[in-house]
Parts: sequence; structure tokens; C-alpha cells
Amino acid sequence: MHTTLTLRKLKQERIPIAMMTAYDAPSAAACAQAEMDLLLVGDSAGMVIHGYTSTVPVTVEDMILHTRAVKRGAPGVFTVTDMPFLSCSGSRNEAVSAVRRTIQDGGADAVKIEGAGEFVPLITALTEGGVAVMSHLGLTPQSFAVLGGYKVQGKSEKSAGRLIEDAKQVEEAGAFALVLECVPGELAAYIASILSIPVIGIGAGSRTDGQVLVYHDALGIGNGHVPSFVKAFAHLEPSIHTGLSEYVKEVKDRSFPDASHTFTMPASILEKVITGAGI
Ligand SMILES: Nc1nc(=O)c2c([nH]1)NC[C@@H]1CN(c3ccc(C(=O)N[C@@H](CCC(=O)O)C(=O)O)cc3)CN21
Ligand SMILES: CC(C)C(=O)C(=O)O
Ligand SMILES: [Mg+2]
Repeated sequence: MHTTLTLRKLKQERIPIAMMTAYDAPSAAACAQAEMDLLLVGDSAGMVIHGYTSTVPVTVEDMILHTRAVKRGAPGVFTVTDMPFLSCSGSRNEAVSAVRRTIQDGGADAVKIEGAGEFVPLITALTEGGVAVMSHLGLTPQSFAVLGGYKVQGKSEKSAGRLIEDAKQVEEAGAFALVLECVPGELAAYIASILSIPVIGIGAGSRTDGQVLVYHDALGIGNGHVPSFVKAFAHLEPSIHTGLSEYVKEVKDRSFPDASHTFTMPASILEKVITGAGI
């Protein structure tokens, strides 16, 4: 299993880090088999699994349940769990309690926190307390209402400058890695070049220290709107539709189950049961 140190070593050796979201045991096990470096129990689960239209309704309890399933499926893969909407914005005690539950009850190896600013002192405190914290900057989906949509971030001089300063601050605060979402490739490459910690991109071009994608997006399992930065490395949706339609058809025409999927009993016993001889 990776550690914050071996991940940093991958950056130094210019070996790209492969990260994928996982929300359940079988998908986590499949990622482990593919030698995924890192798993992310993303709050995107709210949209991909639970059918919400944003990540805002997701709770710490939801994240704990998903994290437990993921760790059972892939106990040997370093797993980062998202701290959901507002779970780290109240008092320091509330934030630490939410992080503690995610790690102790969920079994997460690290947590991911969206944003810099007010979260910078929290990242410092958590790191000093022994928690590995991954930061998430650029498009931070929990701030959908403030950002006005899932838009590319850091395109103007002002917002690019702020992003660079935020990235330096979270590294200084002790974050062991940074996710940069939906930022111009040139800017992400620059930020990766000035930080010592690994920068994992999503919609941030090819010159970051690693990539992360949502499991269902990467495997072509449809979930409505798919961001334009997504590449589907398999196309499972058509297979799912074909399989489910075939099941319905075979149930309706009674071709399923056939003899090979049916248990039998000795005719002599059946005879006794039906005639009531055994009662
Ligand atoms: N299935 C899925 N994949 C994701 O990557 C993902 C989620 N869900 N849910 C949580 C967030 C939301 N994300 C999103 C959603 C939409 C765009 C999107 O459509 N962006 C536009 C940018 C348009 C612009 O500013 O020019 C795009 O064209 O990609 C980006 C990230 C990323 N996360
Ligand atoms: C898209 C990644 C970075 C994420 O935060 C999530 O899946 O929730
Ligand atoms: Mg997330």
C-alpha cells in the first residue's frame, strides 16, 4: 500500500499516479486488481450512486458507509475519503469530529477537503494531529451555488493568481497531495511544477503528477451529463442494457430459468408429499 512518502517519491521519479473513485466493494476490488495507486471515495457518490443532482446532500454517514465497503473490497489500496458539504466549516471541534469518524469508523487512510482560505488552518491542525489531508482546488463542486455552475476555473489573471497562492498555502499547511479539477492544462502544469507534493488532475491536462476519474465515467456507465474532460476506457452501458432486456424477455417467455438453473428432488418424495402420505 502506498503512503504519503511513496506517493511523493512517485512525483520525484516522474511516475504518474493513477487514482479512481470507488463507492462499493466490488468496484474497489476491480481497481485493486488493475493496480490503481489510490482510491477516492468521492462525494460524487451522491450524484453517481444516489441520484442527487449535486454533491450538496451527501453526509459524513454516507461517506463512512461507502468507505467501509471500499476498504473491505480493497484493503490494500490507500483510500482517500471526501469530507462532504459543510462537514468541515463549523467549529474546529465539529470538523475534527467529522474527520475522526471518517477515519476511525469508515477506515479511510486520508481525507480530502475542498478549498483553501478558512480550511488552511484546519489542514495544519489535522496534519499536526496525524491526519493525512488531500486538498482539492480549482472547480470545487460543493461550491456549485457560489461558482454558478461546474465551470473551468483559473482562466483569468486574477483567479489563476489566487489558485497558485491557494495551492502554495495548502502545501505549506501540510497537505500530502492536491487535486486540481477543471483548470487550464498550462496552469495545472505550472502549479505541479512549483509544488513538492503530488498534484492529481481531473480536467487539468496531462502535465500533472497523476489523474483521477469517476469510476462510472471511465467505464462508460451512463449517468446523464458527462463532463467533456472524461474519457470512457470501456463502454459498459450498452452491455448492461442488452443484459437487462434479455433477462426481462427470458422471464416473460419462460426460457429462464431452464433445467440447468433449477433444483430437483426425488420423484418418490414428491409423490408422498403431494398425496399427503408423509403427514
Ligand atoms: N459522473 C460524474 N463525474 C464527475 O467528474 C463529477 C461528478 N459526476 N459529480 C461531481 C463532480 C461534478 N463535476 C463536473 C460536472 C460537470 C462539469 C462540466 O460539465 N464542465 C464543463 C466545463 C464548461 C466550461 O466551463 O467551459 C465541461 O464542458 O466539461 C465538470 C465537472 C465533476 N464531478
Ligand atoms: C472528482 C473527484 C476529484 C471528486 O472529488 C469526487 O469524485 O467526488
Ligand atoms: Mg468530491
